[in-house]
Amino acid sequence: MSKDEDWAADLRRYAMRRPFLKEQSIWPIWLYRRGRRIDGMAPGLGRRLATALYWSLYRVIETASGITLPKSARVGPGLRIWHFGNVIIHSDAVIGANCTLRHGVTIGTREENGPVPVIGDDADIGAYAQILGGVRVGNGCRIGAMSVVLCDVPDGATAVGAPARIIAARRDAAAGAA
Ligand SMILES: CC(=O)SCCNC(=O)CCNC(=O)[C@H](O)C(C)(C)COP(=O)(O)OP(=O)(O)OC[C@H]1O[C@@H](n2cnc3c(N)ncnc32)[C@H](O)[C@@H]1OP(=O)(O)O
Ligand SMILES: N[C@@H](CO)C(=O)O
Repeated sequence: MSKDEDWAADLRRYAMRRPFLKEQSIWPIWLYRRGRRIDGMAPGLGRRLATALYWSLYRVIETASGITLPKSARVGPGLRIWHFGNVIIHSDAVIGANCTLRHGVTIGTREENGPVPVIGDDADIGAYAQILGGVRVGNGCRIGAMSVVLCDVPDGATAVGAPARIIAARRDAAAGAA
């Protein structure tokens, strides 16, 4: 198999020697990238065997890391997940390049079978933030710890609170009014 550039970018975000021994959050990211590549294989025995191995590892790694990252989600290169556990990413979620998640983050629906978030590039999402429904979190956004994001967050903005309010946009408006 050729080099996986997305995985290489993930590894760069971990920026340490032997990250597999130091941070279990890298295990589901590794499996996610492998799973995406398996889905791209030509149909046949090799793909069937690889898929069976993928699913065998999936529940083990999900349980050991506390991170649910299905291969059907779309995640750009350079994903970084800080710390352990309770990270749940919906199977239809979209996450851009170079995003940072922390423990406790949910990216999912507001109701069963509802729409799911689309997160842009370079998003920085604080611990236990919940991003729910068909919202768009723009490029370069920051989401505060424990926030519940139920609305779109414009590019570069910061959202905090439950439900989340946009504080960076408020500041821009205040600066313009001064
Ligand atoms: C082991 C570990 O360390 S794990 C690391 C865990 N850390 C995280 O997850 C970091 C997440 N970061 C945050 O939540 C930060 O507070 C940020 C990124 C939202 C801060 O953004 P800033 O633009 O610097 O905001 P600033 O600190 O100036 O606060 C602005 C307002 O937002 C409020 N605010 C900041 N963070 C939050 C939050 N998480 N939830 C609710 N309100 C918040 C502040 O109280 C302040 O309110 P006010 O204007 O009414 O006084
Ligand atoms: N550097 C870490 C703190 O442990 C983070 O950003 O979550």
